[in-house]
Amino acid sequence: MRLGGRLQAAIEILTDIETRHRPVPEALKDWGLSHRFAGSGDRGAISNLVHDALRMKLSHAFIMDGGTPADLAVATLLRQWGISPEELTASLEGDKFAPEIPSVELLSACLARDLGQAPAHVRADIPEWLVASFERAFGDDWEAEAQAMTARPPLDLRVNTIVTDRDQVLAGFEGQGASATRLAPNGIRIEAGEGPQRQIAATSEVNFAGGWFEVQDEGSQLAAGLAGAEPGEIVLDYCAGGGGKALAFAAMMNNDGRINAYDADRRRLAPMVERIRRAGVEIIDIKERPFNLAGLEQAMDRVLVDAPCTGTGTWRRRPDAKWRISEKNLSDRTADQDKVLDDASVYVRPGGELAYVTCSLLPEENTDRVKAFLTRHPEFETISLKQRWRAAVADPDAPVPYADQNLGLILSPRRTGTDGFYFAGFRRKL
Ligand SMILES: C[S@@+](CC[C@H](N)C(=O)[O-])C[C@H]1O[C@@H](n2cnc3c(N)ncnc32)[C@H](O)[C@@H]1O
Repeated sequence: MRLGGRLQAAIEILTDIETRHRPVPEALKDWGLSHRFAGSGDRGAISNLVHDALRMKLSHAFIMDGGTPADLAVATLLRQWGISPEELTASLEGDKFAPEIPSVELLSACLARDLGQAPAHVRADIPEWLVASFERAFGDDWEAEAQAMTARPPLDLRVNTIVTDRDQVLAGFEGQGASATRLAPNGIRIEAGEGPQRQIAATSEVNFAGGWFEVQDEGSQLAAGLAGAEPGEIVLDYCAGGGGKALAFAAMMNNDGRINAYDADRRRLAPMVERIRRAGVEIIDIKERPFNLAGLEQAMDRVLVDAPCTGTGTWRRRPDAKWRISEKNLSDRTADQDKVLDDASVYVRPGGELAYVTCSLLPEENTDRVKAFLTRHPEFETISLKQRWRAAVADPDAPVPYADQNLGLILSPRRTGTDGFYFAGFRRKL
């Protein structure tokens, strides 16, 4: 396919997403099924166009003076892919699959529009009602933090130190732009490509099948590292889902100790069975039902609450979620977070630790929840984060990314080059 056909496809998919409120992966998959002639390069380029357009939806609409799918897709090529109005017009000329686009003069006038005149939330490309939360989280830096969420994310891998080491995994990716992560001690990063370039399919590698690595954002790796599981401990991962952090714990514990992996939605636990096998992990015990946790009360050295949240920290990967989040959604999640913290805290032994993690940047889900928990549970106190940060990161000079009021830590694309994550740690008083 030429650029015109790809542009037209992106417009159709963006229309589908907008009019039928479809999740992006489903809309892309449906388009692929009904256009089987499109090769993998075309699909990758179209997917990039759709995701990029959604990442900067508000500022594109301002620049184009209109927010139709066609406006967004054209603005993406001009503003994110670096194609000039002249180049775009020339490359669509004579292409019968290309959509009609505005004239070079009109497109140039759009590009000349001053984004500085736009409202702050438009410049930042976030929903207006979330500006106050971002300001609370990041003070004067809030706009730059929000803008950093509009970039393409890298592909991060966590090396499974149970079976190999980082140098060996890096050698397997030679010539593919892989490098060691700056902060996570066992991470590998492959930067996102530009324009139509596709991200490599790391999970198709033989070394993936051999359990050498997992796909896991560096922020998620750091969150597991901050929780600080050690060999020989007895641990509970109370919101284990597919097991990303439980598997990271198993490697940190060097396959020594016990990890109880529970999730209120037992179907989410299923993928962990294959992941455990592949990684050579022997210490994860999947707990499918609440009654499987009976007898573990006040017996855990460490409990992890990787809480259900709005996922605002992952907007780079799921940009449509940015435009779907609602106030009701946020208040539902904060209620879930209080409940899950209360329920999970029961399992922490005296002197043991409770780690609270979200992939959200909103103080409502982070520092507010920590304060509320400490009020409800005077038997817990917060842990010192400076030492924990130093122990968890590979770079000794990395500044400690304190959250607002110094309650917990906030990782973000701008601060740490990772997805957005929040971490707080508590200890049950003796
Ligand atoms: C952020 S995800 C966990 C991701 C997982 N830890 C990982 O690293 O791959 C949050 C999980 O919390 C679970 N959850 C939601 N409410 C819960 C509750 N009340 N008790 C336990 N788990 C809950 C959800 O089913 C979901 O799988």
